[in-house]
Amino acid sequence: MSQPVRIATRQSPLALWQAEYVKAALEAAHPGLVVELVPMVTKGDKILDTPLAKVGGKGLFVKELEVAMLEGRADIAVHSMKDVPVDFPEGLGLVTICEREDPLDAFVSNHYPNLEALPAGAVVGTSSLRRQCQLRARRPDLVVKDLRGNVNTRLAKLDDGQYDAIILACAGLKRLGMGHRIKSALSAEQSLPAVGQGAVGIEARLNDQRILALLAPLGHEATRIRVAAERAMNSRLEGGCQVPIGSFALLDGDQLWLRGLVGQPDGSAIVEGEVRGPASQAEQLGQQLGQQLLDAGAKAILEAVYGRRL
Ligand SMILES: NCc1[nH]cc(CCC(=O)O)c1CC(=O)O
Repeated sequence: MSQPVRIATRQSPLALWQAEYVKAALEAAHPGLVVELVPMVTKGDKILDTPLAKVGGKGLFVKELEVAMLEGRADIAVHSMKDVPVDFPEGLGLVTICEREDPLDAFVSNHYPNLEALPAGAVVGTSSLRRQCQLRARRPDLVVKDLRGNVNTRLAKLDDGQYDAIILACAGLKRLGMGHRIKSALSAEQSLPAVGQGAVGIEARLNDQRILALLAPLGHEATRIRVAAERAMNSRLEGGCQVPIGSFALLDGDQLWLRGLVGQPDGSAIVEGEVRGPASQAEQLGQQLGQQLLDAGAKAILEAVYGRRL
């Protein structure tokens, strides 16, 4: 009997869905393999009422999972690629990227069909600086209000009447069986998605040959390339979650089209750019777009937020 594969996972409905998805894919690829979930609570799960940008960012949701892998209490962790920090602890890395779900943002409302239909003064909920920035820039007449919690909590706050509409990721809603709540998808022009949005990635110990071999069939090459370009752009910008950053790659055959955006949280400035080139150069294209954005004004925005020179 081979040893079970243990998946460290947070316990939010979305995290559990993703862990179950990887469990099912592993079991389908390797009949007879036993896969177990190891549910955990992270610091990020305990701090629910403060905007993430203020409490130290996305790393709060992964640290405990990584410690479990390093200590051998778990073998892999499954992440939403948009929540995965750029750097990994020594010995761990992102080894598999699964096929991307819908990468766009979703307009969710009980009264309005789309963003255009919202009247002046309508209250829109989102805590993502990226979504806030683009909303404020394109619709300065709207009132943007913070909205945190897991997907179900956010929907409940909308249903309570606290907001006229909220913005969520299409992917999360579809995965949780709530695709019917999406009134319309925001186009990439309206709301450029976050780096890696809609993609699930698997982190593992880099020297664990057995696990790497088991994971290999779960990888999706086109998604890997797109996310590599988006993450390279982000890494050139030293992007964290205190700055509105969007990055979205599309593949047309072997041609990659990467769009990027950096803005002021209040939407008072947005720097946008794009590059095209061969998919085999995904990371160079991402770095190139990052540099292009820096030169076009992102540098000043980022330096002001980070409080240091880039
Ligand atoms: N930041 C929270 C988060 N992380 C991943 C998703 C789901 C979409 C995805 O997998 O990219 C969501 C919810 C949301 O943004 O609405």
